[in-house]
Amino acid sequence: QKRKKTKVEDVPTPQTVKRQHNPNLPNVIILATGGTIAGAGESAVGTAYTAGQLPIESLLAAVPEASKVANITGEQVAQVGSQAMNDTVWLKLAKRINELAKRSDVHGFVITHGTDTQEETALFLQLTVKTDKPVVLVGAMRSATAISADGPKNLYDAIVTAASNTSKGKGVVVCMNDNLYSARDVEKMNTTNVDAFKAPNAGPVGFVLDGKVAWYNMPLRKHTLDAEFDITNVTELPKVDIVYGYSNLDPAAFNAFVNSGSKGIVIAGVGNGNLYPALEAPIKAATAKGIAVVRSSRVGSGRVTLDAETDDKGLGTVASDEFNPQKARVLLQLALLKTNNQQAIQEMFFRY
Ligand SMILES: NC(=O)CC[C@H](N)C(=O)O
Repeated sequence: QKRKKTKVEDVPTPQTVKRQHNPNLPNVIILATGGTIAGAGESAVGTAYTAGQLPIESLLAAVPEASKVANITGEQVAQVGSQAMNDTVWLKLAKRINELAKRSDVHGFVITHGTDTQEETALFLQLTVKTDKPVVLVGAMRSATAISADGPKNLYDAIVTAASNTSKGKGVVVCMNDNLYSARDVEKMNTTNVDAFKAPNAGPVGFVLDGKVAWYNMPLRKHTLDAEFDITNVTELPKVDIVYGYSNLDPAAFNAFVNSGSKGIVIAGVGNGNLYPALEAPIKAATAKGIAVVRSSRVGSGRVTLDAETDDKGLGTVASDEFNPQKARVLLQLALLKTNNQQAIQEMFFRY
């Protein structure tokens, strides 16, 4: 089997998969989107494979133990490598969770997802799902056809987490390699290793061992039911782009985004979100026109602080706090549904 290109456009109509029902077990819904967890390759020992090939039923077939933990219903929401994830699928996922969460017989959700952009989808759901029911994202670093595939164990752990009574009110979490991470803090930090996910500023919030979940740490920032974003009637998200910082930076990329109609721009700045001087005048001009500019950092951990080395007041910029550039982009897209006011957006970056 040769590697095929994943397509964004086709988000298929949900196919429902039902398994036998045990009235003594909680009902968990799996919403599948693709990724390595559903990946298949020619070789069991290589890293070449196509993400998002296997349907949800094949994933579940590899974890028969899951049927002792929960009644599982599956829906295929998308079938893509998560490099092809987009706003349409995010909105579709969040709306579907909000709809299903109203049902009293639904206990929790598992979202199977590629790992490349798992952190962005997790944060989007953390800020837009209106439920205290568990929402657990899960992926894999080795394809389903690889030796020591990690998907089945990760999926089992995610189902255990979504089925547990202790998981209520914890916000959206990512379950990878025995650990649970808050959607706010989790980042993919290794391109190929099974131990790819970390929350560099906060650490994991819990772990799953021997089919049991243990929680020991929670972010105090607002999420899910306490978040102010309502996507019920939203059909598209504001265009927000990212500009990478480096020495000798050419502001052409920033200016191109301004000219292409971006409503917001996140700078993956150097160090504490600092800017190459050639960016300052274009940023000032952009914020004066009402384009929101957020300073994040390319560093990968730590905070970007307000008015430290960079004059946020003078430039009209917002400091991203702990959000890395790709996550700052998600929050800014949601913030721009409500306001483009610098102060109001800054407060959101400190609230979530
Ligand atoms: N480990 C993975 O899931 C990577 C596969 C693919 N690029 C994706 O993100 O879906």
